Amino acid sequence: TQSTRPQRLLHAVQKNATRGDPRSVVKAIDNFCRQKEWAMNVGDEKGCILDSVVSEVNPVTVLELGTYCGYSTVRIASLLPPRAKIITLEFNPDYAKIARQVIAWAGLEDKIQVVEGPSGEWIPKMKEQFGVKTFDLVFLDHWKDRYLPDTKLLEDCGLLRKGTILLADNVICPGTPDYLEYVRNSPRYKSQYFKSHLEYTKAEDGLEKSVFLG
Ligand SMILES: COCc1ccccc1-c1cc(O)c2[nH]cnc(=O)c2c1
Ligand SMILES: [Mg+2]
Repeated sequence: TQSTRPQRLLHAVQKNATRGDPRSVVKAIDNFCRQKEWAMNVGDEKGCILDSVVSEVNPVTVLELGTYCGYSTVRIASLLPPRAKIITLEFNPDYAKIARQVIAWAGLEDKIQVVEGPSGEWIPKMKEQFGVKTFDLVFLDHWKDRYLPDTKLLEDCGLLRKGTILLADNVICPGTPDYLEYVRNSPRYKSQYFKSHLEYTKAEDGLEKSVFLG
């Protein structure tokens, strides 16, 4: 039976990356996507912007919306202090299965909790299920039509605090116009655009960094 792209990406990690070395996992995925098959990881160019935001925020509790194969999950977790944790939500069970194996190869299972299911259903359960008070950093990288409703849900569930950073991928390509309009015009956010390129291509894309003002 034919393998899937996420399965081929996982095999590239297991072949080319060193167990327990997160940066070698990130490099192996980027090489696979540049040399073999494009895949929708945040990639190295936007990934460096992600790294700088993570290092600046030094978050203890991170929420990632959209795990895919775990590339950005591993990238973020490799920069976190010892007790810090990431909860990453993935709707697609096949993606979640691959992501768990990529995360295990990187040796980061203790920092990362992969949760399967719709973000709209899981966000209201964060406090009771995972003992989360508020998130220090939210990385939005799931589905463009869910960025705005999930952001409003995070607000309504009291999961954002004064200073929480929202970092959103793909605000240009595929594009999240309603989300951009909201965070750029709402008095409750201070927003900043980081121009970059769609992973592994020359097309424009970028990350939007928004601080929740409370
Ligand atoms: C399935 O579309 C793939 C694609 C095709 C063309 C342009 C962009 C994208 C793209 C790029 C990304 O970084 C993405 N990140 C998260 N969820 C996405 O759906 C997503 C889509
Ligand atoms: Mg993306």
